[in-house]
Amino acid sequence: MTAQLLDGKATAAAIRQELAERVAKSTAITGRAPGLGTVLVGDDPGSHAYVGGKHRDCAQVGIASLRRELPADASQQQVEETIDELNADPACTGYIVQLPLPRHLDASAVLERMDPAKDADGLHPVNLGRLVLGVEAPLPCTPRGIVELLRRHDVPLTGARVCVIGRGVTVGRPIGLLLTRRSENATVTLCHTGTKGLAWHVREADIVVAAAGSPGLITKDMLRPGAAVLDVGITRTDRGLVGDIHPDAAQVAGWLAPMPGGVGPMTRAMLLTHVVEAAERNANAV
Ligand SMILES: Nc1nc2c(c(=O)[nH]1)N[C@@H](CN(C=O)c1ccc(C(=O)N[C@@H](CCC(=O)O)C(=O)O)cc1)CN2
Repeated sequence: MTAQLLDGKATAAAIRQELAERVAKSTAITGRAPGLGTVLVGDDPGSHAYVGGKHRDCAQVGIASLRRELPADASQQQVEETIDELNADPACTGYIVQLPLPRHLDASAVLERMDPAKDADGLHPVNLGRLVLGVEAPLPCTPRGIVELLRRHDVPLTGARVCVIGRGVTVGRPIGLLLTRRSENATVTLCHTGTKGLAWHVREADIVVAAAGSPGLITKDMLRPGAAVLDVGITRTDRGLVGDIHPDAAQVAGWLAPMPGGVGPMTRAMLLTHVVEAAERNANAV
């Protein structure tokens, strides 16, 4: 079997086209283009690359960019002042704080200081709480991108057994909440480094989401033939970027979202979607 491609790059490009039309409409109503703010602290090359990509996407769809960069030794107060400034800026429709923050900063306090209505990443505790309650709110971008990618490729979700590997707050924990909503109706097993018999859990699954950051962790012998397999792990090595899914998995999987080109571009497309949705809410209030 050769897996069908879950093509995040092409799907994200299609979403950007749809968003460009929606941006033109909301801009005509409000008289102002939506604006995405980014707060980037320090000089991690990966974070700089991700933030640069987000602003390139913005330019493509007509969203204005508000970039805030602080040095690696920025104080908690400096970061929080930047948050206060973006909360108050009417040109900023939504914004994100690029993670991870340098270790001396209290990331939870920074996220909590954001205006939940401007939280384009769905990572504010109020918005995560709304996800738990099933109330509408911006969702974390990677989990939403995964659901959108599966939907747009007609991968069945209802009744599917999903194995998620990784319990981080941006992917592992929220994806379980998202996929078990009535609208998706999947059954999710959340695995992590303390899970006994990982291979057994993975083999039970119709859909495998690997977000552990452990290169080549999931091999073909662990997979149920025909499973949909999504690689969310990114590890920088001297061989370049390596995902959590071993390349041999493509021989057994029914669908494969590779890294690069699978979930990553969808994460970016969902961020833009959140900004456009916030702009449309503003336009409706005019
Ligand atoms: N505030 C946030 N911080 C972080 C998030 C997040 O969603 N919000 N997620 C990651 C980083 N990230 C976005 O910020 C991100 C990571 C990877 C990609 C991506 O497109 N990856 C490419 C491969 C990488 C490359 O080519 O350099 C792909 O998969 O094709 C997009 C966004 C942690 N921080």
